[in-house]
Amino acid sequence: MDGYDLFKKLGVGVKFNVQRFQKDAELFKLTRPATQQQNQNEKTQISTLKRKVSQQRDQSRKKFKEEESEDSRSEEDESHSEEDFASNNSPNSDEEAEAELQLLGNIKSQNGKITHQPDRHKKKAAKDLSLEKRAQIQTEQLNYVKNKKRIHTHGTDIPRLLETFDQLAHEYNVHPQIISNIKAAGYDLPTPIQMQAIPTMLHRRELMACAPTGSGKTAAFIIPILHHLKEPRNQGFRALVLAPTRELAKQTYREFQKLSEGRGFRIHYIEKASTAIKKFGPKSSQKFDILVSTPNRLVYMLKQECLRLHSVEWLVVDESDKLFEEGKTGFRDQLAEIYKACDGKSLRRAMFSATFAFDVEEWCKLNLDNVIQAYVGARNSATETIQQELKFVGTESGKLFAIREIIQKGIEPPVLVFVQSKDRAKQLLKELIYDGINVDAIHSDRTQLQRDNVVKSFRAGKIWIMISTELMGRGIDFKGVNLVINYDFPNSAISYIHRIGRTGRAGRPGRAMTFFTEDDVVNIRSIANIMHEAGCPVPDYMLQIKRLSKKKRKKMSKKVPRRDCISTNLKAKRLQAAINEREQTKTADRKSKKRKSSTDTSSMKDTPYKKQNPSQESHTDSSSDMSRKAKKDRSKVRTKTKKQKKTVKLM
Ligand SMILES: Nc1ncnc2c1ncn2[C@@H]1O[C@H](COP(=O)(O)OP(=O)(O)OP(=O)(O)O)[C@@H](O)[C@H]1O
Repeated sequence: MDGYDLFKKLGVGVKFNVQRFQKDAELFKLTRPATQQQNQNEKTQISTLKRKVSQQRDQSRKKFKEEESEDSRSEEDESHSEEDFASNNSPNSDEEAEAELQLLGNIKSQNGKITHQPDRHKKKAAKDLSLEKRAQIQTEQLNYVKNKKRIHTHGTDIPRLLETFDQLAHEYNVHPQIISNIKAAGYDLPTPIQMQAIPTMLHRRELMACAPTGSGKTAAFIIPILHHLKEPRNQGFRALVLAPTRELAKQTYREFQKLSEGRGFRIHYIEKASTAIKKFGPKSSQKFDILVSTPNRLVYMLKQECLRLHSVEWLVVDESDKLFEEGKTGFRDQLAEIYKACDGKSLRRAMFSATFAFDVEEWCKLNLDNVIQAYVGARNSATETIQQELKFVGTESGKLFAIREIIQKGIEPPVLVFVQSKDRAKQLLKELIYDGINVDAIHSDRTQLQRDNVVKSFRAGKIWIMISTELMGRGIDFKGVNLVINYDFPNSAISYIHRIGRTGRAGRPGRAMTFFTEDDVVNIRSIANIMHEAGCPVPDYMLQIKRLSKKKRKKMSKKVPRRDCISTNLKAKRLQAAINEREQTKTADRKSKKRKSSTDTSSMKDTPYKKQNPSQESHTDSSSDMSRKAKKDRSKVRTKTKKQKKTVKLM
């Protein structure tokens, strides 16, 4: 029995004032265990403290033992070595350790002795400190989640992440019906973009968000909008969502309906401008809340002065990089008109897209109020759940052979096939329809009803293979698409990301195959890079191909390359060759005319009465004098295309 045990036995039944004799209480383990430790940092601090206290205790014990027994040398050595171990391994110096003890508010150092500190101020300071520490720990935890989910943000006062949908009720008082609709949709946990975008918009902050395809961006803006609108009102539209295609607008409209069920909001989608004029005109009852539309229809209605957007509180631009594009393919001018019309005081704006564009970012930084930028993953990258492949097919005719081979080996429908133009969609459909598979095509030449029916049948599994142009390239959510085939090589990396993003949605696995011919090799580098970054195997030579200049890439993204007709029929191929030849001559004509006019103007400037360059004259003559054979070919082509149109319509 050592002195320690003896002391314990002697002390049986004795009342001990723990508060007054704190130090002794600690020595004899009479104090309650350290306050509930909520985090790792506090634990480490307390363990340092304990180590220091145990050093003190060991020292006292040593002294006590020395007095009690002379045979305790070995024990002394042992405790000495323990002390050495403790002091050597302690991360802090003694002063630091004491300072820590002081900070923890229980003990204070006085002349090297540790004594009890009953001061109330010290307790408060300790409490404040622990709150501060807790906040710091929470921030660290959030940063950890952010890093793990690859969420990057820029801006000031960025709201905390939404880690569960239950937080919507506790922290934001979101209506229980909306939360139950979210659960009914099968959304158990927020996706990374929802984690950041939902709280940002719930705090009424303007936002620019970029996240991979199929990552739930639609619900990320719908949920906060539904919360802010609170209940239906007869004030006209209070939320406006813009999408580049009718199909996408309709899909967003359906998602709004799903998530707002039971809340009575009047949600609209402009199907036909003529009917919408009567419905939403200034003389109407204004009993509507949310509008989803394409920019063109909306601008048409604004020009007819039959729609008011003064009450709009939330303006969301989906596929923002597409809508910001200038020229024929984009909607920048239309967007400007719409912004002008949304002139309410409480207007807030949010931009969403899967791909990033510098000019959108610049615009947002300049025009949005204290904007928060939220990005998920690497910029302009493909969804990681998609297994991407490149397939060399040699020439155009090799593509038809390759797709037939894939089908024969067995496909798992639904399969989505992208081609570069509506003519090519028609040609491919004509080829595959006789192969005994359920196939159909969707493109801008088909009526809205036909387009809707094709999409419906594809969703229902009645169509196994859907051939499509870029029309279906963005935003469309076909849940179970197993395979995307890029029959025609996409004309930009952005187009590639969106096209293949029709598969592998909401965390599901998907597969994408891209055909390429010898002519496509020069443009392969950017796509090979995307594949490489996603961890898909790519031959080294593709990554080393010289990078095209930015100007060339931009030009390419707007130009559709000339390709041979999709046909096994030789006649049709010849016709296509004639078309190509005609187009080539036309372009040559146009270029020579341009050159001629520029030479004319420059020569006019220099010598006003100078004669025209004879070589140019002869060139113009020769180009205008086209061979009779070529003319014959052209007329043949025209009649053939008419026939083709008829057959497609019949189908
Ligand atoms: N929290 C969630 N949990 C599970 N699934 C979700 C969640 N949020 C959305 N989804 C589902 O994920 C799919 C993709 O969502 P959505 O269409 O909004 O993607 P997106 O990011 O807009 O894609 P894209 O860039 O192609 O337009 C949808 O089927 C949607 O129902």
